[in-house]
Amino acid sequence: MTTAFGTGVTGPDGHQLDQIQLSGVSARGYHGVLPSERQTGQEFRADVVLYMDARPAAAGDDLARTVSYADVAADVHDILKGDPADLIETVAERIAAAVLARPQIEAVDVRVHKPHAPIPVPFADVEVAIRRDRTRVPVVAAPAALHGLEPAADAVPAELEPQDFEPVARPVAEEPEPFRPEPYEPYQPVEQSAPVAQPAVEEPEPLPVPELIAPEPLGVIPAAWELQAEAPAQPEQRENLAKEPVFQQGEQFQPEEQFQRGEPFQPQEQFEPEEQFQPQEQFQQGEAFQPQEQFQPQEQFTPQEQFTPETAFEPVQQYESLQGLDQRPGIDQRNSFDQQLQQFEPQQYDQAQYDQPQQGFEQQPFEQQRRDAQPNQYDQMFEQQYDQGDMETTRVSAAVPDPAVGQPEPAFAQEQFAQEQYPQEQQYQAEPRDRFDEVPAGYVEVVVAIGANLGDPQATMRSAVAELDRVPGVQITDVSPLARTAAVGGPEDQPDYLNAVLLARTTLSARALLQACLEVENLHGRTREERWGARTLDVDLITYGTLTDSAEDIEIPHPRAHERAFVLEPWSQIAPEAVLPGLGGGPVGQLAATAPDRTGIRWLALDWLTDPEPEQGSGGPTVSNQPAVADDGQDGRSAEMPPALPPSLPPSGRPKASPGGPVVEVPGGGQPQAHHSGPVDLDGPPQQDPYAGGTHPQAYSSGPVQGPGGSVPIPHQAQAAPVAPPAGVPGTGSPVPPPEEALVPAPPAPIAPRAVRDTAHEEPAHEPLPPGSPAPAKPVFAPVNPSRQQSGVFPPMNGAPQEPSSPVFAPVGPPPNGASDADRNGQSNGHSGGHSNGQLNGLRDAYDNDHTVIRVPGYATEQSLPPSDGPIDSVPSWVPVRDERGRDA
Ligand SMILES: Nc1ncnc2c1ncn2[C@@H]1O[C@H](COP(=O)(O)OP(=O)(O)OP(=O)(O)O)[C@@H](O)[C@H]1O
Ligand SMILES: Nc1nc2c(c(=O)[nH]1)N=C(CO)CN2
Repeated sequence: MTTAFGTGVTGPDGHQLDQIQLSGVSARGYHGVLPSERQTGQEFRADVVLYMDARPAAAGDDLARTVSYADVAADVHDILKGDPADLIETVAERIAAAVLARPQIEAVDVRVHKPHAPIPVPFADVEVAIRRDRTRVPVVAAPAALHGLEPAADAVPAELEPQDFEPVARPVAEEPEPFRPEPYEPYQPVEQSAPVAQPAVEEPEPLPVPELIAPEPLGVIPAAWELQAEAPAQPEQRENLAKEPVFQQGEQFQPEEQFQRGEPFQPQEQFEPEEQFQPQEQFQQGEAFQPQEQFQPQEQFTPQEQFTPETAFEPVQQYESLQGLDQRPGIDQRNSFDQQLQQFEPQQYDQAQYDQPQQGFEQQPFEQQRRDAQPNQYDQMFEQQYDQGDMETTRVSAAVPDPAVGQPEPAFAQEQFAQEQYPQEQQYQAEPRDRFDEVPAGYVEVVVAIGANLGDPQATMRSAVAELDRVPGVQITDVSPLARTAAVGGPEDQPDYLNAVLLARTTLSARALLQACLEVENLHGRTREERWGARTLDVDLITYGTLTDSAEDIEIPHPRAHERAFVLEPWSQIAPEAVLPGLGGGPVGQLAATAPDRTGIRWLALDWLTDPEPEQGSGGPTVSNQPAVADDGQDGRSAEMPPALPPSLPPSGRPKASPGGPVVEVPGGGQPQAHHSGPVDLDGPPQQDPYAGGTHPQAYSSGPVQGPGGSVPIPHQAQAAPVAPPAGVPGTGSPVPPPEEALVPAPPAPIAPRAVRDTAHEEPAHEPLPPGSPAPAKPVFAPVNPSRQQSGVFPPMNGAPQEPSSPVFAPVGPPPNGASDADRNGQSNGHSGGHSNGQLNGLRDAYDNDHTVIRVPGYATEQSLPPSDGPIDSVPSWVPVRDERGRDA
């Protein structure tokens, strides 16, 4: 019998019972069979329908005669986030038990959703729905601590642990038949209904009763309904239950018994044990699955063959020609590489091509991966790395001062990098170790996430964008808005992160690309002391085409991308239709909207690449290759890293660089720099190339960003003198031009979006940075993803700023309970705050005044606030979080 969720239940008096419906209770839970699910957790949601007679309570207006839905919600929440279970069935059962512990409740429907279940195809949700009542009682115990009343007499005792479970025995006669299949009628040949006899050959043989002998070494495995007298099913038993037939050795097959037990109908014809069902033999002899024979890698995928002159891309020749180009003075080598790359027909990465198992790396069916339930190699690697107390840093290169905080930037070792990536003799002859080494025939679209919360995160990330784009064979095609996000995982009291996502295309193999990402991390002094610790720069490879695979050193897609709003939200801003492949994947917008850390996203800023170079403070920049050290007793940040963002605060401690308040200098012809939703032209030649005459061999610069206002340079970090690349970082030794010289000095145009001006001059209460602090960068904040906005908010301006035609988001209100930001963080951020603007909450500071900050569509406060007719508020859209780290409080 199937029961539709929420459909009526008849009460003892024959009438339909009343209902209390509770839906969408959610929590981060750790249920699941995969180690990563147990470790990282994910969102679970539950809906509950309580069936009861509401009249007694209503008659007396008496809460005691009903149940408090708040108590039920608390129970559900506790169960969702409580003891991990393998199955959401178990979670649902626990909820049912908790509800039925209340004697007023006659029946309950429970639905448990696991919207980010590790399912390797796009999907919207997975759920289980159960109905339990006083006769069909739950089969697991309710948790010990309930928020409601005393357990009902016939409920499973709350003190039972799940492992003590014995399904509640009830006489079979009392139990409604769960499944009554039609009596099996063997096929009757036509002659029974037709007078004309059919030829004998067409008559079916009488079906013998098969004598199924359980294959060795199966033991006796009780069916679920037999468990009441048995010990609880242990995990391995459950696994066997799922995998193997439930036959006792030597037992004769009794189809009738099966039907009585409600087993799925198994027609006799299916069982021809001698011929068709010999699982042991099949698996032992490997006849059914012999990938070595079936797949001939030379035919399936032969890199050498793919790179024929007819194909779009000829890497070796390409490289040679680049070598020549490289020697010509005045030619931007990286640009020439990528310019030529653009001529090639895109050859999208095709997962299907790789889904053919190839010699050397066997395909493991997803189900088998699940059953193995081994921590994946990536997780194991982490555990190995971080479980060691005296863990060495895993940097492959020597420490490099972080140019983002003012140290000389090492020359990016382009040539040597290219040689390492493209050794001419070996690149295409070497047998790839696995598919991560496969070099694509054309470019593959990839997604890269960057983040930082030490040093000067914004400047570092700007550098990183340019550096990644400079990697031969990598071309950045779009850059997301910059998100300020609460740190997820790792030590408490980390500074907030800045995060962004880059879309790129590459002709590198996945492994080579990841290596390049790690090199860029290393250029910025990345160290690894503890898992998810604060870092100067993190560069993660999120996707590589549609590749889904893992190896010891690499996993694609990034195994935690699907649950990270700090990746998904910026990504969805520039690619709203994007779909994350792989386990737990799906449409990034949807994933972002339900990601557990979504409330940790404070705001998004648009022009973070294009705003002027941060000035360096008189005290000079600081370098920190160490994680934040709580030397001030406040937020765990070293006093010498003022640009790092304190945890859970709106940007603070960043005085206006311009005394004019929110006037934003926008290079590139005076256009306001709305988010460049189109491709980022990081390759194109500067408009005025100071090295055009060949005076500088590496005048590639970080290139301009093509924005609505024209080319805007991505500033590079200033440096006083070229330095040799660090050991382990490939380099040419060539001097790197002073980046500011390589950039087009665009006339600054004082532009401030109307919305900024409306609010920014009001009580710019903030305290100046301590003497010697570097001046902050001044990102221009503008609407997130123009496609999501109502039009006209930040139109291009010629001359006078235009009024926004319509509001985008309502002002952000004060936090609940009047709690100040500092209150919530248990610290003071060193500014007095305090604004008289009624919309504001006293948390604005200079940063706020400088930037228009928008809220993230779909996040908490937007949903709870009505649209406003006013301009965009300049208050950051940080929102109260369940706790400050994006986790459930
Ligand atoms: N897709 C990937 N992106 C980035 N690193 C990866 C990827 N797959 C494997 N790795 C490896 O993971 C290792 C650990 O990476 P890192 O220390 O940056 O982790 P993290 O950023 O702190 O945590 P997380 O992986 O959860 O983002 C790196 O050495 C890298 O080689
Ligand atoms: N907000 C935020 N939290 C994180 C981040 C990050 O980039 N942003 N990266 C991590 C490890 O990659 C761990 N936690």
